[in-house]
Amino acid sequence: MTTDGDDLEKRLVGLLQETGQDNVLHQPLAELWQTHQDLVYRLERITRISDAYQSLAKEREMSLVSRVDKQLRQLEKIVRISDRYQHMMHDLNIALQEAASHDVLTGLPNRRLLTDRLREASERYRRYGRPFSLAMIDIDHFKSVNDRFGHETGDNVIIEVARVLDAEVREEDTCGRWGGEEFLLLLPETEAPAAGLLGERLRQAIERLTIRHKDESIHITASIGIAAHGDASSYSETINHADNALLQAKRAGRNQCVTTASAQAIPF
Ligand SMILES: Nc1nc2c(ncn2[C@@H]2O[C@H](COP(=O)(O)OP(=O)(O)OP(=O)(O)O)[C@@H](O)[C@H]2O)c(=O)[nH]1
Repeated sequence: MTTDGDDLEKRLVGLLQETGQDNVLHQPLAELWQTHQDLVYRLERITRISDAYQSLAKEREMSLVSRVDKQLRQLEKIVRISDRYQHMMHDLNIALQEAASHDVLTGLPNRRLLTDRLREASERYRRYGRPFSLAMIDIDHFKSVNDRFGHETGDNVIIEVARVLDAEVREEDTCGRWGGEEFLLLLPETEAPAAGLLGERLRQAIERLTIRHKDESIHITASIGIAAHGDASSYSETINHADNALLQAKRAGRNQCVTTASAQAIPF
């Protein structure tokens, strides 16, 4: 209510007091005053309701914004977690693939990966006539290494032989652990004579190897069987041929390299 309004109210109250009940103006003035009071009361009520409504709406608007903000933050967090999770899954996948395809002791391709590569190589041979050879390498009298120096030293011997073989072959070749103390080399684009020369080089490298056990030096030798993949043969037949050549090398006294083509021990 304004100051003018206040004055008018005072004057009205004054007039009501001054005019007696018997005055003809008293009754209309009293009704007018009552009507005015009612109006003021209603106006104040409406104002209060409107104020309350406005602050409620503002509060709702505020909480809506903060709720959206909160949800956005949660979403960002979920995206971050999901990114991290995906990276972890990616790394885990690589680790799993590595574990499934590589030998734990030597880190070389295992039998499964070798078999995959063999299948690919024989497919390339069938389609495009690309040659390949296999070399089966077996450490001689390895049981006696284990028996004499212990299994741990036996493991070290396998690791060292793996290192030598892997270092000697080309990038395109696959040098893997076929099982136990036996290794298989897959040599793409290699015919039997070249594979025989490589086999002999590997035999000599293994012969030169020295493995330390306490104060002792361990020397070992290996026998090697080589076979070139031929027409109308499966890769498992070629493996059998390399195995037979290896058997011949063992029978001929070990520490030698035999190729199936000649089935002759290469003299050293
Ligand atoms: N330390 C160790 N020994 C192994 C591993 N895998 C296989 N061996 C052992 O290698 C030995 C192989 O023995 P054999 O098959 O008799 O062959 P070898 O003594 O090498 O005899 P030849 O092959 O005939 O010269 C066995 O005693 C196996 O227990 C391995 O991962 N670590």
